[in-house]
Amino acid sequence: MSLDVDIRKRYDDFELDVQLQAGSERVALLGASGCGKSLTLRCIAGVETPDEGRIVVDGITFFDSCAGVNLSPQERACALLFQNYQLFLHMTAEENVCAGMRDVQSGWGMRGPAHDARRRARSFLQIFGVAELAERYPAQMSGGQQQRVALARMLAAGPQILMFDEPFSALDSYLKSALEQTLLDVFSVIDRNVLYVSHDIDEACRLCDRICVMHNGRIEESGTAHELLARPQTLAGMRLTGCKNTSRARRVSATEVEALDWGMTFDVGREVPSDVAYVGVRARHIHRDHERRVGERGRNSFDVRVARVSDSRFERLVLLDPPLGDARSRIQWKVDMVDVSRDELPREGETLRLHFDASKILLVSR
Ligand SMILES: Nc1ncnc2c1ncn2[C@@H]1O[C@H](COP(=O)(O)OP(=O)(O)OP(=O)(O)O)[C@@H](O)[C@H]1O
Repeated sequence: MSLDVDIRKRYDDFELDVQLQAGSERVALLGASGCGKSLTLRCIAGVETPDEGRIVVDGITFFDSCAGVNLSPQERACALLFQNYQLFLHMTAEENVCAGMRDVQSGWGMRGPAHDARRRARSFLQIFGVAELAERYPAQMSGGQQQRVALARMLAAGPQILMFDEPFSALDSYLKSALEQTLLDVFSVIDRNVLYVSHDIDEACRLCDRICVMHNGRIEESGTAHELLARPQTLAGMRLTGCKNTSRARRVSATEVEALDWGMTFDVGREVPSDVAYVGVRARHIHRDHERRVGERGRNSFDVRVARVSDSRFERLVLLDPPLGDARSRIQWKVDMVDVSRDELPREGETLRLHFDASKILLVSR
C-alpha cells in the first residue's frame, strides 16, 4: 500500500500546498476548520483538480499535471465518506451497497451476478450490524444506521484508498464510539491506505497510526500521537494536540524563557533555542505548590488568582489570571474532583501558589 501526494491549488484567499507520503499505515489529517483537510481529500478523490502536482496511489497515477494525467473520480480506486451519509434516497440499504459495487471499474472490486452481489451486500451490511435493515430506505433509518450502510457501501466498492471526512461528527458519543470500534475491527483485517480527517486529537489517536498536523493549507508536522504530544514542533501542533495554554515567548538566558503574554519566566532546565517563538503548558503539568505559601518565591512557582471555575462530571476547569495579560491570556488548569472534598477545590477569587512543571514546558520556534 502506498500513497504519494504532492499538490498545489490556489484560490483567491487560500492556497493548498500538500506533500504527503504514506505506506501501510492509517494517517490522520488533523487541523482546525478551513485549513484544507477536506480539499486534500477531494483532490485525491478527483472531485477537485489541483493546479499542479502528482497523486499516485499504489503505483497508479491518479493525477500528474506534467504528464497530463487526470483520472476521473470513477476511474480512481478510492472511496470518500463524509458525515452526511450520501446514500441514494430511492434505493434500499442493500441496493445502495450493490450500487457501490457497480460503480467499480473492472480490475478491482467485487463483481458478479446480481444474486452474488446481493449476497455480498448483505455480508457487508452484517459487518456493520445493519443486515436486518437491508430492505429499508434511508428515510426509514436513523443517522447512525445510515452511516453504517454508507460504511458498508464504501467497503463493498473495494477501493485501494479509504478516505473519511469527519464521518462520525454528527453522531452522539455512544454511537460514535461503537462505530469507531467497528472501523478498527475492519481496519485490522483489510490492508488499505486510510486517510482520516479530524479536528479531534483523541479520535485521531484512536484510529490512526500517524498524525499530520495541517495549518493554512500545509502539513506542518507529522508523527505518532506520542511524538506529537511529547514534542510538537509548531504552535498549531501544540494547540491541536490539546495544549490549551500557549504564549508568545522570548529567550531570557540559556535555560530561561519568558512567556510574554503571561509575564512569567520559566527555568526549563534545558537549552532554550535562540529562535523560540512560543511556549506551551499543558493543563496537567500545573500543580499546587505545597512547599510554599502564597507570596513565597520559588523556581517555576507563581501566585495566580482564580478568575473562574466551571465543573464537568469529574473535573473542575479553573481559569487563572497570570501576573500579566487580560482575559484572553488566562491559563487553563484542570483539577480532578473525584475523591477530593469540595473544600479543597480552588474557588473563584482566591490566590493560589502554583508550580509549573517546567521540564514539560513546550518550546517551538513557529
Ligand atoms: N471551491 C472553492 N473556492 C474557493 N475557496 C475554496 C473552495 N473550496 C475550498 N476553499 C477554501 O479552501 C479552504 C480549505 O477548505 P477545506 O474545506 O479543505 O477546509 P477544512 O480544513 O476541511 O475545514 P472544515 O474542518 O471546516 O471542514 C477554505 O478556506 C475554503 O474556503
